[in-house]
Amino acid sequence: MIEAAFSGRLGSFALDAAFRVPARGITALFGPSGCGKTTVLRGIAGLMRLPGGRLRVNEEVWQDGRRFVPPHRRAIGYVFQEASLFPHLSVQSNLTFGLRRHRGPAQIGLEEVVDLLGIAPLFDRPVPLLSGGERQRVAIGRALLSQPRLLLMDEPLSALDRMSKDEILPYLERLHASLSIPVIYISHDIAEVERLADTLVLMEAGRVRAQGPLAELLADPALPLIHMPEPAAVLEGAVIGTDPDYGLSEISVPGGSLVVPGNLGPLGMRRRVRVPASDVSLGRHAPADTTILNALPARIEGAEQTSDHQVTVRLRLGEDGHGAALLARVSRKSWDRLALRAGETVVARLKAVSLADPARDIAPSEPVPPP
Ligand SMILES: Nc1ncnc2c1ncn2[C@@H]1O[C@H](COP(=O)(O)OP(=O)(O)OP(=O)(O)O)[C@@H](O)[C@H]1O
Repeated sequence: MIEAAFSGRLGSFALDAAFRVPARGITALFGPSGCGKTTVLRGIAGLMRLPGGRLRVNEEVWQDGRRFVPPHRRAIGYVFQEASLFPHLSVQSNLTFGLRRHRGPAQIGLEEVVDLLGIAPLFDRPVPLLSGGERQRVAIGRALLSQPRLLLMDEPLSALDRMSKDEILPYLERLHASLSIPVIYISHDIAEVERLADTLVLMEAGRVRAQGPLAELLADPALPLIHMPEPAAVLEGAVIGTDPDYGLSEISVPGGSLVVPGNLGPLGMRRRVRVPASDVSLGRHAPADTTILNALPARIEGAEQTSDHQVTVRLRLGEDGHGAALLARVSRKSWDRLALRAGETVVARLKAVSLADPARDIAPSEPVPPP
């Protein structure tokens, strides 16, 4: 577990933020500009000593009423918005700089980092000639090679243009899938959070408004996420079948299974899919004749009117309504016409289901196990 609590004043800004998250996977600190995300991260790194601070990472107490472990004694890797590489050193020396500072057995080696982040082609490139995305990959590699027990990333993609972001996101997804180092990741881009995060800490004006599994918070009617212009549900499950003929795979998620484009094997592999609320329509019965591949029974949990003419319906997959959370954004007119109510079972028709983790796609040349 990572348990953090920081409170104090910075000029006119009052911080009083506490959260407890699993020490595995990616935890996103998400919230509007100025809500205190970077301040919390600096507190975790020990770069800022807030008097009322407490921090425990697994069994290690890094700060409490009596103790304050200085930043250089905390096994933390820090990746900033702009990669601060040494311009006079080669890419390789920048990478091994992290490794040299570590004493004791290494849990991750140069070869693995280079492989995970696709850095080999950059080895001989002078640092000033690297693109923004390439620099950031090297900076992440350097942070990993310092053998951190916790990786802190402060909007690592925000200084990059759309194309560089799209180039680097798959590498982050690979790290997520392959490494066991917990990551605390600041972002105010919900699309990034939906792709990467397992746990969400939602901040607002110096406080933690909510914390918990990403999929649950995305569909929580008390939180602002459901009212965003394009809300979506994120569902996770294991591949249970592939159909190479049609180029489809089946993923078992809590309360049902989804047919998703692509050969996503091997069987048992965990995958994440994103279902935008606007791509889900509702009916009382399963459609007889349709091109839609996914029509799943789901129980209505509730509905919020999100604009004059639109309703966002919260659903749980499965006849018993105990499955994964799903959102449907429907017109108020069709909502009224069907006269649906909370507690009723409907058929949710999913027009689009896309992988939220395309980086883990299996290359076409790899054998796909039989369905
Ligand atoms: N050392 C400081 N002295 C005074 N005020 C500070 C100090 N550091 C941060 N602040 C203020 O604290 C508030 C939170 O800043 P912080 O950088 O943590 O927000 P953030 O959520 O990371 O914002 P952004 O998403 O824009 O990076 C801001 O109002 C900022 O001006």
